[in-house]
Amino acid sequence: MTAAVLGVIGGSGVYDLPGLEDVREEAVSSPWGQPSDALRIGRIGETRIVFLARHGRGHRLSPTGIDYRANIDALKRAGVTDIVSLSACGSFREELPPGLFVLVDQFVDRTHGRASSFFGNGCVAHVSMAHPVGPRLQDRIAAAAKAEDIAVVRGGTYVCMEGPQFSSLAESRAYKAQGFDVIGMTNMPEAKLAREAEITYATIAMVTDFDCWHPGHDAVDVAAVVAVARANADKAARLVARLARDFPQTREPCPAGSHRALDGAIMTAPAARDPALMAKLDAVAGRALAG
Ligand SMILES: CSC[C@H]1O[C@H](OP(=O)(O)O)[C@H](O)[C@@H]1O
Ligand SMILES: Nc1ncnc2[nH]cnc12
Repeated sequence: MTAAVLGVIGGSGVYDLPGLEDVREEAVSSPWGQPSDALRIGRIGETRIVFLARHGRGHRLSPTGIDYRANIDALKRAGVTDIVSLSACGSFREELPPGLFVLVDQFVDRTHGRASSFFGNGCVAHVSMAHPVGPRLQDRIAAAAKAEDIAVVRGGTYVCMEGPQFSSLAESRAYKAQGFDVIGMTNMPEAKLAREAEITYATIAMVTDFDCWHPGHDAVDVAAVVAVARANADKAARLVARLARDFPQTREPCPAGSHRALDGAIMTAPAARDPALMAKLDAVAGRALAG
């Protein structure tokens, strides 16, 4: 049985996790690069928590400049089994106004040029991304929200744009017409890499704005995002604290298969594998490669 460790990735406006106890900081080094910040390792109740500020403290890193592979690898090395991503986002729906939390279950990747896989020449793998969010983890987040009387909407599609500029009006209208629900700049390739690392992933998409499509609202700007993110911070911390207090001590199997995502996914024959890449995969693919 694997001990459950809850990872929390804090996005814009979330650079710390109030309520985290017995905290120690660890600057985990990764063969993939530089994680966004030192990990803050502690507990809430009996649950072990590892917090990482996605953009680093002081918001040093742009969505493009974040080393997502280093972040996921560092969390894996710290024993994280489940990740909750706290992410600011714009909304394409009237009924998803600023202040609301959306538990998205799908992602569309419109990023380009970001390193989006741990695998490649020398060790090829294809994991399923059909269901990128762990349904049981999402159930637990929804239950925690209910217990804390925090309104959430379950289900939705998060389109991840490259940024850092916000969308043009034409882009915003096109995303809305395509049926996407919310937009951000960070959850891809983060969710893909979590899946490759066999970490269960779920996002709490915190709506901060109506992007720029809404005739009754100003186009999004940083001041608007920060104001709503600040107002949301306490709610987000309460939600995570409740989730943590009610979290199981051992890892639950994920109905989407994230706990064994690499089973059958690695194509490259053992004799054809690149030893240098295999060494870098020691943490994220350790279970599958040992088996
Ligand atoms: C500050 S507005 C744009 C910025 O906010 C979101 O960040 P995160 O997902 O880390 O909360 C969005 O994706 C952009 O990176
Ligand atoms: N409208 C928006 N577009 C992209 N990323 C965002 N993060 C918060 N609001 C956003």
